[in-house]
Amino acid sequence: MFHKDIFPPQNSPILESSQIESGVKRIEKQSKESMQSNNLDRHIFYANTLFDFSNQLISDSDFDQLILKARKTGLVDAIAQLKNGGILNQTEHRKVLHTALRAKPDNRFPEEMQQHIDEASQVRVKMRRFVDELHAGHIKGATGKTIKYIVNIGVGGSNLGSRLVTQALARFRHPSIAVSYVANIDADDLYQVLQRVNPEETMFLVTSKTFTTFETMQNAIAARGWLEKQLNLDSTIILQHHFVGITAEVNRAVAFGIDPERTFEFWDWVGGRFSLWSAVGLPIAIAVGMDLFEELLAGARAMDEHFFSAPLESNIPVLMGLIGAWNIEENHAAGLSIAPYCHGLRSLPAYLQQLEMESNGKGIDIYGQPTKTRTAQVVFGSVGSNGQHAYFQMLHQGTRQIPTDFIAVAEDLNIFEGHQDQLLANCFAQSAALATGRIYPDEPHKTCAGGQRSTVIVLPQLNAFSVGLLLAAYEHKIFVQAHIWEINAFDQWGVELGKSIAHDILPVLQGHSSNCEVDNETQRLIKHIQFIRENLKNR
Ligand SMILES: O=P(O)(O)OC[C@H]1O[C@](O)(CO)[C@@H](O)[C@@H]1O
Repeated sequence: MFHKDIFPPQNSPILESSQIESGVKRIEKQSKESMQSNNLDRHIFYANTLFDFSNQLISDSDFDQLILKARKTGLVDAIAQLKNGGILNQTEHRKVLHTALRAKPDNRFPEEMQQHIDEASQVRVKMRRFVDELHAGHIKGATGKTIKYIVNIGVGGSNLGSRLVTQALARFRHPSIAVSYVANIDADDLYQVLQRVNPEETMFLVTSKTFTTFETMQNAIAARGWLEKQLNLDSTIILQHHFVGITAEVNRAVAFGIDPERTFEFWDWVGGRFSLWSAVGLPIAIAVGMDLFEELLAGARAMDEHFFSAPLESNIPVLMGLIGAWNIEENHAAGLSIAPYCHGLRSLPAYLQQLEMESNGKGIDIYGQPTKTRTAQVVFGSVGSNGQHAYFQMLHQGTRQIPTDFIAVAEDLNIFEGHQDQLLANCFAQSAALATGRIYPDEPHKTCAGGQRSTVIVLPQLNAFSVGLLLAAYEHKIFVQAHIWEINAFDQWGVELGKSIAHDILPVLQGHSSNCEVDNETQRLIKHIQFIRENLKNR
């Protein structure tokens, strides 16, 4: 249990008097820090997007140290390796090439990389044809009716990115196609979506890199069964007319019964949580058109170009990564709050949760040793200003350092007057209040210590380009942090253990097996379910 030994918890629930004193000191220190660091202008303006790190309250000397340290770790070479598609996923012996998905085919890359760029662009040609046909009303269901409803079935990276972008670009939506998402194995998710669609006019996109993920396969089978029943047709016809596969395992999709012409491929060199730029983005393209999907890629590409070429000191993802790691290592950040002050970006916290925590939630380094420092933190958050009325109190007066990323949009998107200015005023006010705080000498309960760090990102508009740029910045931030922590950001072995235990438990719950080899606590939970079900049956 090296984590426990190396990282003792900072705050005990029961406060001793010495701890209360240290709490007072902490508030004093935080206030002093926030005063001293006030007016530290540290911002980068790139592609009309502002990344303002001033409220990270980082002194010049700390900043210089971070850059020096990053240079010493060979970050510049690591970035070049990412650019050229090195085998950075060591445990799975895979190249990491999500940037190839948005690189221009005419860019000059090493030959192997160029091949992948070409493969990706060919799939985009197929996507465009499909999207255009769908928009023109030429794609029909088994009964001859035009497809109008698209339901993406997929989970994790096969859901979060495309769902987020579809929401963000909602105002550019094609008028006659509705795109919905189903992820959860809880059938309620699928059921609620099915309430809103007409079976004859519905097409399911089964999005799964592996085409084995149990949530997705179970939902796909349920959707197929629902259509069979609703349309009174057999599964072969249903699958041919109403199903599309998006996967790195085309053979599995075809074996499931999906028409090979209706399968869209991506590859093992695309990590699930980095895949929205591939065919996984098909629901986005269907929702807003292929031209805007290409714009999304252009935004990400602009960030790639910046990341690959800007000096470390003024490199946006590098600073996001280094400052974030500094907060974790030196400032004992207990979490990272994501606060998009923009309804269209309401799913950004969930998306970044997977991106950061599944990538860098690791305690073993690439040499098989325990990491030398803490790694990823808890990522959470909610759309602003809602979050102000939920968890922000703790940021202002709690006992933990929890930095926040504020994301705002300059353009007034609101159809009702006055809303956008309120939104921006609140966003900027929160960042300022967290940084500077306010001391009430006679009313300590009102005192906000300040010294809570934040970054403010301002997009010029909520459009495909700026969303692409933003998400790529976070992807590269993750890469920077993984590099300095010496961890593999591109595998997720931890997720496997729970899956395999669930696999053992399932037959017992289904009544196909009388027991399974699990610990006593879990046995008790299984028995509890059996007991309750038995009782309900006998009522
Ligand atoms: O696309 P797939 O293979 O269905 O996987 C879905 C998700 O499951 C995970 O493998 C593990 O949760 C994610 O990395 C991935 O995005």
